[in-house]
Amino acid sequence: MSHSTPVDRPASESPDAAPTQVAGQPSAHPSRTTELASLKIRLRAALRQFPDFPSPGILFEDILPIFIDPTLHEALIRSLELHVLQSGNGQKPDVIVGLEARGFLIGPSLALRLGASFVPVRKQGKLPGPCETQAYDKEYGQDFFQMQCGSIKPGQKVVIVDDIIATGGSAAAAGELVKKMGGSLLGYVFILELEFLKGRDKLQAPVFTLLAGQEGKTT
Ligand SMILES: O=P(O)(O)OC[C@H]1O[C@H](OP(=O)(O)OP(=O)(O)O)[C@H](O)[C@@H]1O
Ligand SMILES: Nc1ncnc2[nH]cnc12
Ligand SMILES: [Mg+2]
Repeated sequence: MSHSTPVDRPASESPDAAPTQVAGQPSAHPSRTTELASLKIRLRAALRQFPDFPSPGILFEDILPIFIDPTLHEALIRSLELHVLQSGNGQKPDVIVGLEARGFLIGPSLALRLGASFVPVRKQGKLPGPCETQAYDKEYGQDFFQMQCGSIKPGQKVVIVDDIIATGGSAAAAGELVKKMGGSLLGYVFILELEFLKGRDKLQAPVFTLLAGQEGKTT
């Protein structure tokens, strides 16, 4: 099949009726849990999959249709906001860190909702001034991430957001940069987790994902 043709997700890959509970976190407020569960069903239905993009063997998960529909876009940001509000033992983040590029689609809106700063992690060579740099591997390649020195103050509480966690390489590198800045990492938030790649095992802070996918895949 051409990589320009999206495929339907089988019903067996729709395990999202209940929120993913992170061990050690308090249980959710019941009405928020119900709201989150119904939002997740709508978000799941919007995702599209493209086989062999950007390279053979990769089943690409396209999150962009969410942003075409303003009601879904709103539902996404509300879902992430609800999660952050009901987790972290009552600690609200001072800073939301978003990863270039798709993390920029959600990070600033979430930061505004939470009354937090937004700070970008960018790919090497895009940020002016002194930067910290971290190399990383991802599902389909290698890259370098950077943050501007001083963009997080020592001790500030940070949540890292991105669209997808695959191998966890990108998120782990962002976590290293936050650590180099002296930030205190409360956790990670993703729309979708490719569980078969076990990316969360690379991360040193609690991980929340709205949706899980590609459970049957092994390579
Ligand atoms: O868990 P990993 O294996 O590190 O992969 C996940 C990352 O890969 C994609 O980013 P990518 O840099 O490919 O594209 P983007 O610039 O469109 O965000 C995705 O948006 C995540 O950031
Ligand atoms: N399978 C995938 N689909 C979309 N983005 C990704 N980033 C890493 N792996 C991905
Ligand atoms: Mg990305």
